[in-house]
Amino acid sequence: MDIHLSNASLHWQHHCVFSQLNLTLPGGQWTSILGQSGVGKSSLIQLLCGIADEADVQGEIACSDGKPLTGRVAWMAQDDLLLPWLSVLDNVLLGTRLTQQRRPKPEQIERARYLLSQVGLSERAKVLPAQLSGGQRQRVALARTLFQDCPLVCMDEPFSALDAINRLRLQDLAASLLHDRTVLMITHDPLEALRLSDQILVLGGSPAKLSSPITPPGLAPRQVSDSEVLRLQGELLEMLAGEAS
Ligand SMILES: Nc1ncnc2c1ncn2[C@@H]1O[C@H](COP(=O)(O)OP(=O)(O)OP(=O)(O)O)[C@@H](O)[C@H]1O
Repeated sequence: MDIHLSNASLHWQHHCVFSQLNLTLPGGQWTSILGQSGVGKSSLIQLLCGIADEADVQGEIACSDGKPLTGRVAWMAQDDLLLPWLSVLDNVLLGTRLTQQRRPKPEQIERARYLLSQVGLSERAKVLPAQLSGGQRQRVALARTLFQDCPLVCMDEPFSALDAINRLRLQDLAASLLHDRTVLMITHDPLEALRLSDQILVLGGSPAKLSSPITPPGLAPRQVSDSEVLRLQGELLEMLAGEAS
C-alpha cells in the first residue's frame, strides 16, 4: 500500500517546522529520513502517525487502498517501551490486551510465539524484560511491532541504543522480517539508512524541506564494505555537513 503525504505543514506554537511538504512512501518499500538534530524528523513521523497532538498540523494523507491511515501504524522507538511487569510473551501480545476485553486467543498466542522464534527468543518467552540484554529487549520490541501487522511501520531511531555489532545484527533481522512491509525509519546514521532502505531522503533547512530521494542499488541488508554503499555514505555525510554549516 502506497502512502502519500501532501502539502503538510507543522507548527509548534509559532515555530514553523515545515510547510508545503510532500512525501510518498512506496508500498512494500523501506524509506529512511536523515537530517540534523532538531530539523523536524520526529515531528514529521508524529504527523503521519496522527500523534502530534499539541502541534498545529495541516496536510492530507492518502493511502492507495482508499482507507484512512489512522489506527494502521505500528511504532518502534529507540527505547524498547516494554512493560516491566509483563513477560516477554505478554509484551508481544500487548496489542491484543489493549484492544480486546478477553484474554488472547490461542492462535494469537501461537503467532506471538512464532515471532519470538523468528527473533531468536523462544526460550525467553516467560521471563520479564529486566532479565534480558538491551539487544534482546529490542528484538522483543521488533516482534511486538511485527505482531501488530499494520500496513505502515514507523521506526524512530530503533537501533541507536545498541552497540555496533548488535546494531548490525538487528538491522539484518529487521531487513529480513520487514522486507515486504512499508517502513518509514528515522535515523542519524547514513550507513544504517544505506544498508536497509529502498529510498533515503534528507530533511534540511528551516522551514525544512526534503531532498530528492537517494536509491541505493541492490537488496537490503547491504554489506557495510560495499563500495557503492561507502560512496553514498560519503555523499550523505557531505549533505548533512552542508546542512549543519
Ligand atoms: N512537543 C513539542 N513542543 C514544542 N516544540 C517542539 C515539540 N517537539 C518538537 N519541538 C520542536 O520542533 C523542532 C523539531 O523537533 P523534532 O523533534 O521533530 O526534530 P528531530 O529532527 O527529530 O530532532 P532529533 O534528531 O534531535 O530527535 C525543534 O525545534 C523542537 O524544539
